[in-house]
Amino acid sequence: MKRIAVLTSGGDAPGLNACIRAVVRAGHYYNLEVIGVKRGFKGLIEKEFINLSPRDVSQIINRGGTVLLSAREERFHQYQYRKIAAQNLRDEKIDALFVIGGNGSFQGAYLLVKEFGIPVIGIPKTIDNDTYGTEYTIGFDTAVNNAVQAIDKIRDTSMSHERVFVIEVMGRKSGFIALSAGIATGADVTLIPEYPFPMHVIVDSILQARKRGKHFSIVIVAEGVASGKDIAQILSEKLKPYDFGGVRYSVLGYIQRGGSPTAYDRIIASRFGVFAVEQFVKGKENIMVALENGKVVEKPLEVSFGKIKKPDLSDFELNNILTL
Ligand SMILES: Nc1ncnc2c1ncn2[C@@H]1O[C@H](COP(=O)(O)OP(=O)(O)OP(=O)(O)O)[C@@H](O)[C@H]1O
Ligand SMILES: O=P(O)(O)OC[C@H]1O[C@](O)(CO)[C@@H](O)[C@@H]1O
Ligand SMILES: [Mg+2]
Repeated sequence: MKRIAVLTSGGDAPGLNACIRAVVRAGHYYNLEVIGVKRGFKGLIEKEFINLSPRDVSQIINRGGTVLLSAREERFHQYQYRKIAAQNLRDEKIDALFVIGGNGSFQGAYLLVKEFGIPVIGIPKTIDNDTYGTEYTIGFDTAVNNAVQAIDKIRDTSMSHERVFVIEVMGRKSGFIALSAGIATGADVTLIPEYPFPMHVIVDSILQARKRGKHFSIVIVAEGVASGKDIAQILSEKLKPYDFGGVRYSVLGYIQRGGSPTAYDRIIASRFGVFAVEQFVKGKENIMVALENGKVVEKPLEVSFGKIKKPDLSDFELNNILTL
């Protein structure tokens, strides 16, 4: 009987549990033994392996977070620790490692392939949706919905006090969450790292909106651009000469990453997990699962490295049309 191991690595993302469940159940369906590794690469180094039966993953499809726990493990950047991890996998007689991770985790996993010949299958997750080579990463839809719910609430108070609100959303180096949340909430300005524009344009947009009779403004900023606090401070200065209700800011932070996954995230996570196992059964290895033109496909793991996935420019321009 072949043995596969599964871990979750990097920031948690809603839908990880649905994906773990899919890998475990598909594994058993195809007569594989499934081992869970706790705490991502940390657990690989420290030998935190557990057996996972189909019943062990019941009641988790609807839960945020990850029952396997996750970690950012600095030691994995060092060859000596990756060597220990590879040896632990060999000792456990693991035939392939399933890494549910973001772009960083895939790079770490690829080193296990290159340096020690450990077969790896990557399943993309990250609320940031910034993994190159796939249209979608598990967790993004829930994160956007979480942001939208929060921004809708801020809109109420922003409108009542005729204020400018700067709302900082997650996205370490990317603007996917900001852009989607911006479109879904009708933000006046959305600042993302991929398509920067100068401060005077933001000030101008706010002033133009007031001239058109809109007396409150929502500015969404991806954390990868600047902090909401800094942007609010600058705007506060620049808008001083005008009789506005003031500028406030809110950092949405980790609430975006938590909570029950949306139906979309559960479905994609289930599809990705089953597809990944089926690829292994077919003899594929060192691949990542990806969504392309709405279909689940496989690609070489290294496709995701060194390239930046950018949101569609047309989505960015959409808001310029809609805020008229
Ligand atoms: N270049 C690398 N070499 C070795 N290991 C790496 C490398 N990059 C990342 N890792 C490992 O993967 C872990 C997770 O990476 P990272 O923090 O970038 O998150 P991620 O997988 O991109 O997910 P997310 O962006 O959703 O948080 C790191 O803590 C580290 O253990
Ligand atoms: O959990 P940590 O280490 O604070 O990392 C936060 C980062 O993780 C993410 O949530 C996912 O990559 C980013 O949006 C954010 O910048
Ligand atoms: Mg990442």
